[in-house]
Formats: sequence, structure tokens, C-alpha cells
Amino acid sequence: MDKETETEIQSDVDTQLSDTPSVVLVVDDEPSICWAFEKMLSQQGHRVLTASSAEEGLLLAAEHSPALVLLDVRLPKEDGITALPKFLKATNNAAVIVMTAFGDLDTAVNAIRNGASDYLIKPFRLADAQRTCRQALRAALDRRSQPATPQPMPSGQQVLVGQSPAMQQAFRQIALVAASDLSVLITGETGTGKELVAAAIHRNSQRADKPYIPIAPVALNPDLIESELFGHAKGAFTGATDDRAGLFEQAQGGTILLDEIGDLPLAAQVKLLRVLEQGEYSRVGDLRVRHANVRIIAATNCDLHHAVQEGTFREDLYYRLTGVRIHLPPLRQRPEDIPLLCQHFLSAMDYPGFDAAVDAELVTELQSRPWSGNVRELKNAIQHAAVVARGRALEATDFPPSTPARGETSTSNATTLNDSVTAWARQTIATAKQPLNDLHAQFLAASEPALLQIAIEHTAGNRAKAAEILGIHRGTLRDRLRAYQMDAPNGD
Ligand SMILES: Nc1ncnc2c1ncn2[C@@H]1O[C@H](COP(=O)(O)OP(=O)(O)OP(=O)(O)O)[C@@H](O)[C@H]1O
Repeated sequence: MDKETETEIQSDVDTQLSDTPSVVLVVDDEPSICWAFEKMLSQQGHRVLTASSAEEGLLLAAEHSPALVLLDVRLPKEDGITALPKFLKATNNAAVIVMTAFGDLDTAVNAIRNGASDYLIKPFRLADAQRTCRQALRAALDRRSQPATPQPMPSGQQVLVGQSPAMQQAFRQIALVAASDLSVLITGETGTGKELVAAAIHRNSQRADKPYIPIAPVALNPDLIESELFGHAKGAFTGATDDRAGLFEQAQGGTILLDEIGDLPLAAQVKLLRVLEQGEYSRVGDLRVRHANVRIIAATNCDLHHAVQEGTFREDLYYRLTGVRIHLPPLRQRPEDIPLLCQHFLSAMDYPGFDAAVDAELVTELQSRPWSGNVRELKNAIQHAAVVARGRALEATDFPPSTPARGETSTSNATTLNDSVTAWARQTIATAKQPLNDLHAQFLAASEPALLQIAIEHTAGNRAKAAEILGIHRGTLRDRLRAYQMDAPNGD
């Protein structure tokens, strides 16, 4: 235990925990950690027991039924995560704080999913540990009156799946921010899972048993948006016949997701900033200041910084929101997630042999697709393919054609055409047997027939319409078709 930590313990002693004295069990094979907790918590009136292994801890837990267990993940024999359900059972749902080393944060997410109240990342400041213990002890009083079951796994729909480094990073960030009350900005293209991330943050937070309200400002009436969010007083505007609470009031104690935050009108942005900075707001037409105990999560698939430059998004709000940011890359940048996602969606449909229904060849094919609608598009495609395949292993032909990548029709095709013309011209020049004097005519002869053919196909053989599409005179079209010997007998 270093000097700084000692000093910290001393200064923390003055801050008394308001909870009634309780039994606390610390399970850690590092004696200095046990010592530090023992000193801190016993000075606050709690009875502290220590154990250096899960096995020893479980015996003490069964005997003394502590209200709080501080459980290290890395223990000599059975690890903390495996032992966690046993501690919950042995203690009739004590609060369990899992202690984990940095870089081990996906373990922390699992711990919380499996019923831990909170976690501490080592090395931690004792002041933070003290705060976490206090919150957990308070929560333990409520939990004691409930049945001793770990927090249920979220339903199949809500589970976030991913094994790519990008998703692992997102899981870590979720675990980190969940325990705090910080506002979070989630960015990513449409369908990348932003709403799932927001829900996961709420589910793993202290607010989990309070409302979670996802709101898409774009779906609200633009004239009434402030009133929808913050409520209104009777007579505030025509039609306001009663006092009404807004969504912020309904979410009191919980979490609000503002989806597509970039769509929020400027006037509502001002009110939101006030909530974020001062935790206050007023109903429309009412001067009374109200306290907002709401965590705010925002999501966007557009470039908010650009919106700031355009003047449609407040700069101060932008900086206030971007303190903690979780970015979900597009699916095409994390193809490693595709096999797992396929299995996940098939399993949610109870598809027979879901874990083997997509073979390696099909995975490769799916990984080469652009997935411009991201995971949402993959999910729909899998569901479509599963219906077509009716229980057999899936094949590429069971899938709907992929949506073209964004901008592909204009930019990418143009690039490809340009590349082709360049390559053709270089090759024609390089292979010419005599000095060239008709490169342009050769190019037209090589490319124009295809163009004319498509125009004619598109108009079902109607040359007048084809000429219109091409923007050339009907007589010119006839002459060119004749020159290229494409002159069908039943022309126009
Ligand atoms: N990592 C994931 N694991 C499992 N399902 C996912 C994952 N990511 C997305 N999904 C699924 O894809 C669909 C779209 O996800 P979600 O609505 O969270 O995306 P979004 O980024 O909020 O989209 P939008 O910007 O269009 O609102 C949902 O059905 C969701 O369940």
C-alpha cells in the first residue's frame, strides 16, 4: 500500500457511509487490497471479512450472509466470474462488486449480465471504491427482498453480438460507461446497432429498473417537439388544454435515447443543453424549474461536426455530448462478425442446425457483400434466406440481391468506366500496327453499339423513345444502327 493511498484512506474516513452497518466480504488474493478495504469499511462501521480464494469466500458467505461482496476476478483456483452465481446464491442476493484488471472489461460486462451490481477496475482510487460500495450497499437492501436469481439475460432480440476488435472495443466502452451517469454519443451508419448499444448501457446501469425511453425527434411533430420532450403548461399554446408531463419527466430516474440527435431543432437543443449542464428544465409555458434525473444517450448516423459547421447543430451541445463517444464501424469493415451474426439470427429463429447452416464458402460470399444497410440488412437477408431454404443449409442463391453500396451507382460506376476507357485506349495505342488517325472512331465503334442496344431494350424496341433517351435524332439513331448492322427488320 503506497503513501498516497494511505493518505486517501485517512481523508476518506471523515466521509461516513449513510448505510446501516453491514457485513462486507472481500475476496482477493492480494493482501494489500483486503487490508485497504478492511481499513476503509471498518472505520465506517461495517464488519469486514476477508478471504484469499473463492472457495474460502463461499464458506464465509454461507456462514455470515454478507450484504456486500467485493470479488476479484483472478483468484488462485475458481475464478471470480465462475464463482459469482454461487456467491449470489449463498448470500441471498448480496450486492457483488467484481474487481477486474484493466483490459479485462468484457469480463466486467459478463459479470454485470450475470448479476454483479457493479465492478471496479484495478488500480482504483479508494474514493471511487468507497462511492461504489455505498451505492451497492444501498441497492443490496432492495435486492434482499427479491428472489435470489441473477439478472436475466436479455431476450435474443437485444443481445449485441460481435467478435471483431471494433465490437470488443464497443463492449469495453459499454462496460466502462454503464456504471457512470455520463452522457454518451453513439455514432455509426444506419443499422450498425446504435440503439442496441444504448439499451445495453441502460440495462447494465444503476438505472436498469427505471424507464428507458428511446425517442426519435424526427418522428415527433416539429411544432410540438419541445412540449413532447419537456411537457407544457395549460394554455401554453392553442390546444394545450391541460398541464402535461413530457418524455423527460416520464423517464425520471432512467435513461433517454435521443436517436438521430442531429434532427433536433435548435430551440430544443438549447433546452437539452440546460438539462445536460444543470440537470434542469421547464415545461413549455411554465417558468417553474424542474429537476431532471435522466441519463441522456444520443445517437447519430450523420456527421455532427459538419452540422455544427453548417449551423444546424449547436457547438456547445456538440462538445457536451462528445465527451464519451462509442463508434460502431460499418459491417463491411468488420467482416469477422458475419459468421457469429448469422448464427445469432438463425438461432433466434430456432432454425434447425443453426450453428452449421452457413458454411465457410457462404461466409466468404457474404463477407464480400457491401451491406450498406449494415447488420439490419444482414438480419433481414438471413431471415429471407431461412424462409427460402426451409430447414436445409443456406446457399448464396437463397439470399436477396445485395443493396448497392452508397454512391456506387454514380461514383463507383463512373470510376470503373473511366478505368476501362483508359485501359482500352492505352492498349489500342500500344498494339497499333501503323500510325493511328481514328482512335475516336474506333472508340465509338467499340462502345456505342452497347449503348444503343441497352436503350432499345429499355424501350422494348421503340426507336423513337430510344432516340429520346439517348438525346439524339431518330434519323441519326437509324443511321447508326444501320452502320453497326443492328438494324432489326421490325424497327420503328
Ligand atoms: N451487434 C449486433 N448484434 C445483434 N444484432 C444486431 C447488432 N447490431 C445490430 N443488430 C440488429 O440490427 C438491427 C438494427 O440495429 P439498431 O436499430 O440498433 O441500429 P441503429 O444503428 O440504431 O440503426 P438506425 O440508425 O437506422 O436507427 C436490429 O434488429 C438489431 O437487433
